[in-house]
Amino acid sequence: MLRTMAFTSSDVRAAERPLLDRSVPLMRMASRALADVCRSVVNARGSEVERSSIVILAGAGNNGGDGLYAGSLLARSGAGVTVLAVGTALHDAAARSLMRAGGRVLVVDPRCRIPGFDTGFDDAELRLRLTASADLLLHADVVMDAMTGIGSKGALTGTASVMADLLAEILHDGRRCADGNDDNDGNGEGAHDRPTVVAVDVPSGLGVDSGTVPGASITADVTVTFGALKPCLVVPPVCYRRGGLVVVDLGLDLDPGRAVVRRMDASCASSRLVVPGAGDMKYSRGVVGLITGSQRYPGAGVLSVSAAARSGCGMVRYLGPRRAQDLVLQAMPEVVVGKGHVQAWTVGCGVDPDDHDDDSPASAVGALLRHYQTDDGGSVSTTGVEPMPPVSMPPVCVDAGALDLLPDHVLPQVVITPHAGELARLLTRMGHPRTVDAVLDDPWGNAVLVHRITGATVLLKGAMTLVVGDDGQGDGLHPDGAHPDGARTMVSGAGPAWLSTAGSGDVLAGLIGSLLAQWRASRESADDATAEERSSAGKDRGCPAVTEIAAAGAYIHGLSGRMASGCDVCADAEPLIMRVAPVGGVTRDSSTSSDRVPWNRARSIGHPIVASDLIEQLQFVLASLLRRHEDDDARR
Ligand SMILES: NC(=O)C1=CN([C@@H]2O[C@H](COP(=O)(O)OP(=O)(O)OC[C@H]3O[C@@H](n4cnc5c(N)ncnc54)[C@H](OP(=O)(O)O)[C@@H]3O)[C@@H](O)[C@H]2O)[C@@H](O)CC1
Ligand SMILES: Nc1ncnc2c1ncn2[C@@H]1O[C@H](COP(=O)(O)OP(=O)(O)O)[C@@H](O)[C@H]1O
Ligand SMILES: [K+]
Repeated sequence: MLRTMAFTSSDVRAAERPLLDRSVPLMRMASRALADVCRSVVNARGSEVERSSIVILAGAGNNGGDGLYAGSLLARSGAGVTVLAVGTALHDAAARSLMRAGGRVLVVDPRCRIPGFDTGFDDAELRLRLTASADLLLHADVVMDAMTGIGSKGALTGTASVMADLLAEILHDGRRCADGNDDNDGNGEGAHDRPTVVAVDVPSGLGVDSGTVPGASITADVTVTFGALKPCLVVPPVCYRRGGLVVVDLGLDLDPGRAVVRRMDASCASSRLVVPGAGDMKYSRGVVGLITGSQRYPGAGVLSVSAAARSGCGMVRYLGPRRAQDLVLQAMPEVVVGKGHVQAWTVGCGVDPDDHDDDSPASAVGALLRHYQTDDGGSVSTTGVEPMPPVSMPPVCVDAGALDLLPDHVLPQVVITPHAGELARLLTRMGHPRTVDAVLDDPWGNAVLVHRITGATVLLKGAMTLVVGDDGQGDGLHPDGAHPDGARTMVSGAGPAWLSTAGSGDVLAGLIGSLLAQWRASRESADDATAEERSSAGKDRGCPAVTEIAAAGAYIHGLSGRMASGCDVCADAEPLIMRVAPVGGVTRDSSTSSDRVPWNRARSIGHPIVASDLIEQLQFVLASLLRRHEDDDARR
């Protein structure tokens, strides 16, 4: 749970309460883990704690308290520790502990009231102190950001905001430019010509529960979060600013049903794969139908079909235009061209929505999607098409050109796969005008909005891909209450930036269609699936499996990108779990090797790829996930 589930600030606070009532020293425990990470960061920089310089940006709340207690432990280990007090006070007991250990305090906020320190200084003095702060930040090994945590309200204000901007400038320019000297370590890397930023609980200045960036904020190299993941650490755009993740297990008793966001991981993705048995045949393994490609973009047909065929289904049926058919058959002679029964669809890749000819792919897609149209209450609309019970409709992955043909309200087994530009266009068409930048500023909020107004399962592509779908159990609310009747949000950030290459989305759409067909076929043929179970799998509300399968598709796609490019830099690496007892030492999860710890900067940047390379890798990625399946089965 600590690795995959994110909880709102209020749920984390509520879970802390009983422990605090029992006098469990949560802040001391948190700060021990934090100090341990800082020591490792210093060592990873090739330095020693005794010779290191640690600067702590400390606010007036408990987040500042965590930083101060950690600073106190580091000062006792011999580090030079300076606290820049950026708020109206400092956590009293923690500040005294720090000073007893030999740490120094520089008050930077003129409003700050700390016994024994100058306050209320004038602008000239403030400028001097800011210059001194800049110098300290510039030459620090580690900057600990302890300005605001889960008590953060809106955009950073006052000195905290000034400090965030100052640090951003220093990180951007590096020590070399700021000093005019070349501090490069001579090995050609220059990796340590700037401090390593360790965020305490969450990077300051960010929307903790929304994942948005309202103003000046901190960008961290490592975030050490306490008790549980918070939404901002896993949803974009904030997740791009938190660096490597460490989750400190404080023993909080959190209800998994209240997780607002879940990270897709290997274990969950592998559990969504279907393994054929002796009684299976091609039809029972899942047949996916594709209406993709066009006279103008036949390649999208080839890519989507090849990806579908390589993703484990029993058969692929192709219904694209003539020119694309020939190319598809050349690339994949296994494909069957023409109509027939399918258990899932992929439509839209390379389809021109404005091609209104009767036999055009757009016309076929439009006619198909009308079968999924519902009224707002979830009943299938019968206007102009033959009525079909919702449960009998196979899932459909709606990509690219087909997004323009999406009815206003559809069944939840409709998975739409827009990128930010397509989502903005869709929202604008539906009467909620958005620019692409507005979507990129709040991808989660906008994905939830599209899910709410269309009823579709929404997969919003990006470095961190978001999937918002109906949960059917009322868990997993977006914290702004935009979807009070229950939505599930999953994220997957397994792929490197090399993945953003033309045709990559076509591969994803084909892959998702294939996974959906296999799931649907397995539900149809499962001996133990009662009629009731079967109907609940496709009920007008409640398709948690569809959400998970779409997210598993994004995860598999991401891993294929990683394998094809040889790059392991991606938006979402596995967090490191640290366990800390009320008394005693800090332990790290034994499964994490030292080259995978989040503060290790050695990463392989890999090389460019084309979308076809992803298809070649699919079988190897699926093989590794299926091995995991086998291992999990053996454990059960
Ligand atoms: N509970 C526990 O047992 C445990 C809690 N733990 C830790 O406590 C943290 C929560 O502490 P918290 O509740 O004191 O809030 P916190 O994040 O320090 O923020 C409040 C301060 O920030 C300031 N501030 C706010 N917004 C601002 C803005 N926009 N711009 C500028 N300033 C702003 C605000 O100023 P004020 O509004 O009062 O002027 C106030 O000074 C949590 O994240 C974790 O680290 C761990 O030790 C584990 C055990
Ligand atoms: N910076 C990035 N890092 C990792 N993956 C990315 C990044 N940007 C985009 N992607 C992924 O690349 C794919 C691009 O899809 P899409 O834009 O639909 O391409 P196309 O339309 O050319 O097929 C998506 O799966 C998306 O999640
Ligand atoms: K912080």
